Amino acid sequence: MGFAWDDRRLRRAGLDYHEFAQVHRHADWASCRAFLGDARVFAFSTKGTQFYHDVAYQPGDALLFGPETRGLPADLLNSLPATQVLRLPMRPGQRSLNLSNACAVAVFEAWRQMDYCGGLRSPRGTGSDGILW
Ligand SMILES: C[S@@+](CC[C@H](N)C(=O)[O-])C[C@H]1O[C@@H](n2cnc3c(N)ncnc32)[C@H](O)[C@@H]1O
Repeated sequence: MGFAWDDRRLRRAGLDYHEFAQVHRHADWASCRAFLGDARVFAFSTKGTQFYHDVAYQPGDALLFGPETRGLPADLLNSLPATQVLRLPMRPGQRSLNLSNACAVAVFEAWRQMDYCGGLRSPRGTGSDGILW
């Protein structure tokens, strides 16, 4: 994960949102990949050659991010098709976003493409339950 995995720190990072997340911890990438089954894996890396917003995301896709200090290892990146190693645009001279910002940008793009499935409708929405499906 790239950060300390103890109850106190995990609780603080999740604040009031723990009940909405399912967290699975794997011993290594191989066991995580096996757990994901047939899911397409998109790795986010400054070394990616494809922009993240040019991908058509599908339900079940997995988005993979590297640790704050060193990013994802080269052997893992090389094991994926180049079309599944994605880059977020950066301004000239700036290396990378921090991990939480990179995750937020990527997840919101995938969610946007799914019409914010499961999210609240806009204030102009007319749904009776206020939920998009
Ligand atoms: C602080 S960055 C790691 C920086 C590391 N020195 C590198 O070059 O990959 C933490 C993680 O956020 C994601 N990330 C940050 N900026 C990114 C970008 N411009 N394109 C793709 N992924 C990015 C990647 O998953 C990265 O491993």
